[in-house]
Amino acid sequence: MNATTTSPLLEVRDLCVDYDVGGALAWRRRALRVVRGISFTIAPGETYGLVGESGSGKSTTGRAILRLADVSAGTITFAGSDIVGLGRTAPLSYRGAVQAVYQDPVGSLNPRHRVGQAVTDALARHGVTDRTERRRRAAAAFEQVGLGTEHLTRLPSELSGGQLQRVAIARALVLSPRLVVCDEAVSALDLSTQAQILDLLRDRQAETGVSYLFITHDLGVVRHIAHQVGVLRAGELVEQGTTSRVLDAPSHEYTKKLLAASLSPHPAGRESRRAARIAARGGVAA
Ligand SMILES: Nc1ncnc2c1ncn2[C@@H]1O[C@H](COP(=O)(O)OP(=O)(O)OP(=O)(O)O)[C@@H](O)[C@H]1O
Repeated sequence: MNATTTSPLLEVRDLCVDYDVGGALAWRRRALRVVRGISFTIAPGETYGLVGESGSGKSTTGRAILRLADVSAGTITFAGSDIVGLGRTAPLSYRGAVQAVYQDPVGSLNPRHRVGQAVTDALARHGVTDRTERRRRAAAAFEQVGLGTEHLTRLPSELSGGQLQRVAIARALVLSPRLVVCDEAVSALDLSTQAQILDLLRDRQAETGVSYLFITHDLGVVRHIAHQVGVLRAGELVEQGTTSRVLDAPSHEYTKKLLAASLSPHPAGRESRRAARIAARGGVAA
């Protein structure tokens, strides 16, 4: 995918987002700028990975694009149209075209509703009035994310974390979005389930041309899925470019630091090596 030859689907220019902090007392309140003039584009069918450590402003950027956070300065253009001027009451067409998948699918599912209803409700909200049609499209969406239709009538508590994330993806994709903001969408999953979900997202992209803004702190995930990567530090994009360029030949010190941290032994890795040492000693912890 060559972003230079295609008009961008999403164009973010000099975006700034402030939060009001300081509580209820007027004299304590002030604006805290957490996104500081960032610019990037996402082409149709492309995945842009937004990485950075905790608190760097990744989710806030996603929320601004989803029109869930107010934009303090800068522009966001989607398919050639300004969306900042829409305020937080973006029209239904925009809310259908730009979907989100979050880290915790359980939080967005009603524990008392069958999971298929999450998908049929999304279709109903977006104007699909015919019940049979909603059911047909929900079943097709489940199949597209690798869930048999028997799962439609399950409760959230009857599904695994990976299956629940597939439901969340089905709910997002059933509306045929042009962009999906995936905010730490695989972070809560074990490694093999992560790989399956990433493959699923890539397959759906190859088939439909959907774009992803993939927000993650995990550089391994970004390498697997993103065409372009932007590195956020304290609300500023310090480096961006193709995934191979940024990850294999980083130019900014902060990117090098992130890469070094991602290569250092993971605490879980240290734990499993410790368990192996204990097992080798006959199962007695030192
Ligand atoms: N509603 C809010 N009000 C005030 N400050 C906020 C609000 N939401 C986030 N922040 C602050 O904005 C900064 C950026 O937060 P954000 O969640 O965008 O970062 P992030 O990079 O996504 O972090 P993480 O990876 O931990 O989710 C942080 O300092 C955070 O404390």
